[in-house]
Amino acid sequence: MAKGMKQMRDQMRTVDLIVETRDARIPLSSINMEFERLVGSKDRLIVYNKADLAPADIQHTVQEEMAKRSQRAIFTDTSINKSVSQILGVAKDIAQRDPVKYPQFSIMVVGMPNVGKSSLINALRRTGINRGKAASTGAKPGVTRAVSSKIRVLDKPAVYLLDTPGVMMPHIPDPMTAIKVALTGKYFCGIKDNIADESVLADYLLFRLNRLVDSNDYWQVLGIERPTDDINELVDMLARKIGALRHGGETDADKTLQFFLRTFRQGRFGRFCLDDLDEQSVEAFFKHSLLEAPMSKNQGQKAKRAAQRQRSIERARSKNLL
Ligand SMILES: Nc1nc2c(ncn2[C@@H]2O[C@H](COP(=O)(O)OP(=O)(O)OP(=O)(O)O)[C@@H](O)[C@H]2O)c(=O)[nH]1
Repeated sequence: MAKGMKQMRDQMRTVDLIVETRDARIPLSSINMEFERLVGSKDRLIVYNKADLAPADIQHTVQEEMAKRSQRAIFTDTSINKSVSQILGVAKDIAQRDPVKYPQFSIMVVGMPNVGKSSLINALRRTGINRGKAASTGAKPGVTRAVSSKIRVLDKPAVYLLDTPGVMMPHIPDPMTAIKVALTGKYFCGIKDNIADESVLADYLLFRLNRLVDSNDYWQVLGIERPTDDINELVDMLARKIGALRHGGETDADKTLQFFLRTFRQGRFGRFCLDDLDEQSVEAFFKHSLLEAPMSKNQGQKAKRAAQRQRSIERARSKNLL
């Protein structure tokens, strides 16, 4: 993980705008505190992708919360290029502000696995090229690419996109985040197997589904007889429904759980947000995260001086006591 982050930091130095891709279904749990440290004061745009799978009414709340922290967030759905042009707009604005500093402006997409980085790169390419000015890649070597791994996506100002995304492993400070990250992705990287166990994921998902006032029709989507808050009962009913049975009629729990999780990941239970976004929960999240975040250089020096002072006081006290 440290090696990956170091590689990404080196690459990030060479670009002007970081497009950090997160998952709209877990707007808080997809924040990577390690990356927060790494990104420093670099220009960054937060892109909540897979917006089509999350409730539309979370967007305003999330954008406001990010704005409070001086961060700009947009919501995209790369399958229909939704809001992708806004990313290019942000790049264009920054590049135009200082043409001397940015004779060639470059963008890098980063994010955790399966969040839609490659889809976003392709969507940016499509959007940029469709604007008509950008040359198609490969057609004019040396014109379409600033260096071998950069694709030109805007002409005036010249904006380039790194064609390979930076990959970061999810930041998993606690088991609940592990469950949410695993529920939204097909990879369980960096997450302990027992936490990412499908029965644990499914149990939590069922709990969330039953908590939603409007979404108790998950059982209708699955075609089972009734809602239930017992995962074993759900497995029994669903296994019969989908024919996930072993020889002798025993239910195939693994296959059934996988089906249940896949149905959720495909968005068939409706739009879903796994993070609680009421004011109190958001505040608690950031308070907890800040405790984890490292100190800035300034804060670090202050803390060092405070520690030295404390040591001197203690030394003086101990001498008096002698
Ligand atoms: N519903 C929905 N699915 C999306 C969206 N963007 C990407 N996907 C899907 O998410 C999956 C992962 O997309 P990728 O673009 O491969 O994600 P990635 O971050 O590059 O993945 P890695 O290569 O694993 O790091 C694919 O099945 C995409 O079709 C989106 O906006 N909405």
